[in-house]
Amino acid sequence: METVRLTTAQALIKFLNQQYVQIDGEEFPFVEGIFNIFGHGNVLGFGQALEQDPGHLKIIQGKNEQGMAHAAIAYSKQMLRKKIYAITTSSGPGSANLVTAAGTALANNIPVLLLPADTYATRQPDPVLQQVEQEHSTAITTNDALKPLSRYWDRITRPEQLMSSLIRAFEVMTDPAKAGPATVCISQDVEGEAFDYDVKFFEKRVHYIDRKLPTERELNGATELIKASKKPLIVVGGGVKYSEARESLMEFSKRYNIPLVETQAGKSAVESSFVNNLGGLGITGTQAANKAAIQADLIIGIGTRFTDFATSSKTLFNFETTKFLNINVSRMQAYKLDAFPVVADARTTLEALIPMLEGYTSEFGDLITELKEEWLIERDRLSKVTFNRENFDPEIKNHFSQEKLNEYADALNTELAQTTALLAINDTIDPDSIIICAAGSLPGDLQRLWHSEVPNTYHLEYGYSCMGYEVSGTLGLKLADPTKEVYTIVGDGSFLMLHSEFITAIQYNKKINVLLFDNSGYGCINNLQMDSGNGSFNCEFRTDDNQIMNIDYAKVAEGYGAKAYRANTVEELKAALEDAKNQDRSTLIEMKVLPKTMTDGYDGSWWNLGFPEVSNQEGVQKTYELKQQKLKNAKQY
Ligand SMILES: Cc1ncc(C[n+]2csc(CCOP(=O)(O)OP(=O)(O)O)c2C)c(N)n1
Ligand SMILES: O=C1C[C@@H](O)[C@H](O)[C@@H](O)C1=O
Ligand SMILES: [Mg+2]
Repeated sequence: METVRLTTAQALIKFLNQQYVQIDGEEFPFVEGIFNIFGHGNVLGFGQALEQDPGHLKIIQGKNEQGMAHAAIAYSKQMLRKKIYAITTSSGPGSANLVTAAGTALANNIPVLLLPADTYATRQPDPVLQQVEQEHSTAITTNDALKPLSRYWDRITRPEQLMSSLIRAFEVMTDPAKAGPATVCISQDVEGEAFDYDVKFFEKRVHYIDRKLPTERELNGATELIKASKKPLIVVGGGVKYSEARESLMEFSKRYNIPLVETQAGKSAVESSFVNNLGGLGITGTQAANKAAIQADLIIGIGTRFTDFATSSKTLFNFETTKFLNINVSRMQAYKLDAFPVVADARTTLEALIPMLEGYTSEFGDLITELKEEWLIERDRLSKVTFNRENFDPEIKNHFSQEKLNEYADALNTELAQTTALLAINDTIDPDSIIICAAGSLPGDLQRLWHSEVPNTYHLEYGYSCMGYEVSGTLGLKLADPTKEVYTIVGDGSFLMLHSEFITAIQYNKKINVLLFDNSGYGCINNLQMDSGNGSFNCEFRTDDNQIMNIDYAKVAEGYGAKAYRANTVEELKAALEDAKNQDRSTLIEMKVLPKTMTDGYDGSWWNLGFPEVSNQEGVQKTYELKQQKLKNAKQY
């Protein structure tokens, strides 16, 4: 057997360079690069291996392990899971910082390779700096915290274990039904230990991402269900994007007059202006989509996980009569809601179904166009919301008095409404720009209001809805599509939570644009608590003496080296957006927006939450009673 003597870290880097994927006949390297923050746990093993021979891997120095992993996740999601970045971290706190990011990748089914350093395999120097000790087991390390959040997890304590471990990791990451984070922890002493590796291990390896075909039985069952339905409705999930099923979906929808509605992950699979696209569904859905859902007698879920946000906590549909047909590569997802499951690739299934439905047409008739037109009027209204100091009626009603809204207008020196600002942005930035968001009130506004006219330009992480993904993820977008303008749409709370990779973007001259909506508080949570009958408790950003905080984020961005703007009117905002397009460096536009000016829920929007059963507040009791009412018609599982 021909062998080559390498350290474990050198072998790993050599292997990463040889992994390819083949999709629809096209072949390319799977691992684009590696993010790193070096500490004593990885600088010697990984650091040496990367310095000696990185191969084609791009090497990016991150600023926060969670942040750089979020950048890698956004990269992979934007690349439709066809390419990844790996992440190397030190042990202890460096790897603990990956926990949140692993959860984000897992919830969203995004492949990413996490390579945290681990404790010494020999245990000779134990306990080392940053090693935690448990009395009942010496085998537990910080990295065990990543187990429940990884789709594949392994610990390497001997150099030769690397071979079988990496093959498993890549098999998992390149399987459309299982794709998610693979975590391979490597003992820090083992990173530098040598082994005579079989050269075959380093030969070019192609992972074939094949399209799983539906069976005849599945196609016949699906055809029967659709033909028996008067008002079928398509729920477009993220799987539609990953399957690149846009054209077949539009053909299917148009030919049989079946409306489609979008989940956060599915939005921009098909452009918003498509005649049958009724927009976002569920808790943060449009009036049009939710009205269609209430009437539908068959829900065709394509590549969707049917989260609570899509189904309004399983209250949106008429579960007594409505049937479900799920097309999904994952059996687990296809089984949901007692659906007829078609466990197959979305595009292939739609292509097969189109000819089988010849002669069919839904009974939606002109209703689709009518619903769409009605919604566009509402959207237009929301683009023109203007504040006044006497009798302003915000979207989120009966929370803050006029006096309190005036206090915000004075403290933040603004009269700008969130929906007005958001739609001005939608009108001004180039349609092929990519936007990203994850948490707060903005995901709801975006799902309802944002018009995406170029496919795959709307990037929402709403599986984990992890604050801090927004700015970090924007760097991932720029790495995925360097020719496009990329914009993060982020609340002040999320910006404060984590924006370390803003500096990485500036450092590597990857231009990103941060659009910061500052309402001085955790706005959506404040809405939630007040909607549920509570007071405004600890969600506004106020000082000890009750003053609304006014933070100069533009100055912070300037300090980092970004071009910064302050825009508190639509005119200032549009001017800043135009100027930002002409900049070579990263930008931040700070907008002070009034609280309570985000969108509210429409028909069919209800969220099952932990409303208290006992309370001395009348409003709280009412929301609990409403929950009992709602659950009477909800599907129980
Ligand atoms: C890491 C993380 N921690 C906590 C939450 C819960 N959470 C969701 S939205 C939110 C507040 C967001 O505030 P901001 O970004 O200012 O947006 P706004 O709602 O004000 O528009 C919080 C705390 C979360 N989603 N992610
Ligand atoms: O708790 C939450 C409430 C949602 O409105 C928000 O978008 C999300 O980020 C969240 O975590
Ligand atoms: Mg806020």
